[in-house]
Amino acid sequence: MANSNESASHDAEFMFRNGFLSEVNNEKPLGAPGVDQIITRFPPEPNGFLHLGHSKAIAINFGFAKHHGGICYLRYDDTNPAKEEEKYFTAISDIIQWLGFTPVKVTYSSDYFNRLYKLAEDLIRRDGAYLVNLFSPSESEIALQRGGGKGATPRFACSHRNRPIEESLAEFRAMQDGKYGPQEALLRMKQDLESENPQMWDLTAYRVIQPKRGDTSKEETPDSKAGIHYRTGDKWRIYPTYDFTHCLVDSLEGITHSLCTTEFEQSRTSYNWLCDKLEVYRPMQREYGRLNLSGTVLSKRKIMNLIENGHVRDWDDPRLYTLIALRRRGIPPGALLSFVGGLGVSKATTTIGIKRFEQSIRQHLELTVPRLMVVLDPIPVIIDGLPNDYLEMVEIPFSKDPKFGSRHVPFTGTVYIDRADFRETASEDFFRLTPGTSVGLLKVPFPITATSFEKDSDSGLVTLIHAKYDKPEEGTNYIHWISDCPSFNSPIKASVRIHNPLFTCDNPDTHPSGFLSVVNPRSEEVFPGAMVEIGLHEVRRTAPWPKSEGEKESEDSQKSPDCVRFQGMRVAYFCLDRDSSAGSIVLNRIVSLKEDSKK
Ligand SMILES: Nc1ncnc2c1ncn2[C@@H]1O[C@H](COP(=O)(O)OP(=O)(O)OP(=O)(O)O)[C@@H](O)[C@H]1O
Ligand SMILES: NC(=O)CC[C@H](N)C(=O)O
Repeated sequence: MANSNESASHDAEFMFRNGFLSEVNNEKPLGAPGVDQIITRFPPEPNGFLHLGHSKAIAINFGFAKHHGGICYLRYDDTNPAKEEEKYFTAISDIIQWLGFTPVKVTYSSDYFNRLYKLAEDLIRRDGAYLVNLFSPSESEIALQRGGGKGATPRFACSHRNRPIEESLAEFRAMQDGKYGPQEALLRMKQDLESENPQMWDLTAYRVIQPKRGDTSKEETPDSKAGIHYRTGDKWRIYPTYDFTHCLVDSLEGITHSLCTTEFEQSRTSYNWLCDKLEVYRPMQREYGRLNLSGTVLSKRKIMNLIENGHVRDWDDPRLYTLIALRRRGIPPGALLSFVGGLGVSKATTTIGIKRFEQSIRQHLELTVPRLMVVLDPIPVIIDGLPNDYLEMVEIPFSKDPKFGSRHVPFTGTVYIDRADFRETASEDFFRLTPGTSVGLLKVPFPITATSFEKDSDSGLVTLIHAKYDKPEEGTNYIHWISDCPSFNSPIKASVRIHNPLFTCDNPDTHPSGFLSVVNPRSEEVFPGAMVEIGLHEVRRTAPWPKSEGEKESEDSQKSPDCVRFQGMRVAYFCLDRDSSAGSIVLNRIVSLKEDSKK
C-alpha cells in the first residue's frame, strides 16, 4: 500500500489506470448498446448529509467516467419519502459542485415511478412477482419463510407464491388504489428460494407507505406525512424498494458501469435476475471497498445524538466528518480528492485513522496556501526607545515559494506577541523571549530583548512586556508578531476555534461504554482575543488559495469563507468561518502544523 500511495498521491488519474478500476474497464470498455461512451451515476439517498466515505464514491463515479471520456449523472435515490428532505437534495448537489464535479444530468429515481410501476405489472405477467396480503402471513412469517434469523430454519414458499397472475395484478392495482395500508400488502419478486444467496429469496419489490384509503384515524399521523413525497406529492401510495428500483433505473438510464460498495455484492445476483427476467438492458454492477474512518463516527443516528446532546453545534460542525463539516473546517476540495486518490481502489475496505487523514491535508496545505502572522493569546510588548510615532513597513513573503508574492505590514513601537513565546525566567530549553534574552521578530531588522514585565495580581498572568530594540545577533530565533497601528487598522481582532479530536479514543463506534462516553471535553478551544495581521485582507481578496476547480465555480457569487485559508506561521493552518461578519472575524483551525504527539 505504501508504494502505491507514493505514486497515487501525485497523480489523480492513477486509480483509474491501475487496480480494480482498470480491471473494470477492461471487462467492459464500451457503452450500452448503441451508446459509444461510458455512463456512470452517483446515487445517494437524499436522507442525510454526505460524509467522507461518500467522497470516495463521488471520486470513483465521476472520475471513472471522466477518465474514459464518458459522463456521470447525479441520481437521487428517492424511494423512501419518510426520510427524505429538500435540504439534503440541495446539500448533496452543492457538495458535489464543491468537489469540482458537474453532473451531466441530475436525475431522480422518482422520475421513473410510472415506468417502474408498468415494469412491476410486466414482471407479474411474466410470473416474476406475486402479491402478498399480510393479513394472514404476517411480516414475521415472511422472515420465517426466508429461513428465520440468518437462515436458521428451512425456507418455505409463501402461500400466495403461486396465486393466479391475474389475481396478483388486480391486487397490485388495488394496492396503489388504497385498498391496503402499510404492512398490509407487499409485492414480492418470485426468485429462487433454493439459492444460497439471501438476495434471491423473494425480495420485496413494492410496499405501501400511505394509509389505506378512508382510514381517517391515520390522516394526521406521522405515518400519513410519510406518504407525501417531496417531488411526487401524494400520487403514489406504494413505493418501489431499492432492490426493484436501482437496477431498473440504471437500465433505463443506459448506465454502463454501476459502481457501488461491496455490501451490495450479493445484490448483484438479484440486480441481474430482474433485468434479465424483464428482458431489459442489463448494466454491469461492480463493487469496491468502502472508505471507513476510525476515531470518529459517521452514522447519521450517532451524529444526530451528538447534536442533540450539545457536543457539536450542527451537521457542519468542523469536528465532524460530514463533507459540509470538512468544507467548513477549511479542508480544500483538492486535498480531499488527492487523499482519496492516494488510497487506491480495491475490493477491500479501507479504514483510515484521522491522524493519517490530517497528515495528508497538511501536506497539501503546506505547498498551496499563503502564510500570515496570527497571535492566539496576545501580550503587548512596548519597545522602549522607539519614538511614539515610529512606523516602518516590513515586507514579508507569503510563502517560501516566490510566486506567492509578498505584502507589507506596519512595524511600530508596540507589538503583540503570543503568550507562549514569553517566559518570566530564562531556561536552557527556552529559546524565545525572557527578561535579559533576545529574540527576533520575523523580518524585522533588529531583535528585541525583554527588560521588564507587568502582571495581573489576580490572575498572575503577564499583561505587558517592556523590551529594547537591540543589535543584530548571530543565530537569533524568530517569533511572529503583530503591530499595534490604528492608522492601518492593525491588528485585526479574531476569535479562533481550535478543533481537537471529538473523541478520546480510536474506536468510539465500538467502545463498550458507548460513543457518548468518550467524547473529548476539550474538542474545541476558543481564543476570543486572537489577532491577525493585515495581510489577511489580500488573502481574502485573492482566495481561494489554491485555486481549485470546485471553488472557482462559486467565485461570481459570494465567496465562500472556507476558501480563505492560510498558514498562521508557527501556529496552525486556518480558514475563515462563516460566523464571521463585517466587523468580527472567526477562524477555524484546519489542522495543526505538525502531528500532535500527545494525541
Ligand atoms: N463509506 C463509504 N465509502 C465509499 N462509498 C460509500 C460509502 N458510503 C456510501 N458510499 C456509496 O455512496 C453512494 C451513495 O450512498 P448513499 O447515500 O445511498 O449511502 P449509504 O450507504 O446510505 O450511506 P450511509 O449509510 O453511510 O450514510 C452508494 O453508491 C454507496 O455505496
Ligand atoms: N448501488 C448503490 O450504489 C447503492 C445506492 C443506494 N442509494 C444505497 O442505498 O446506498
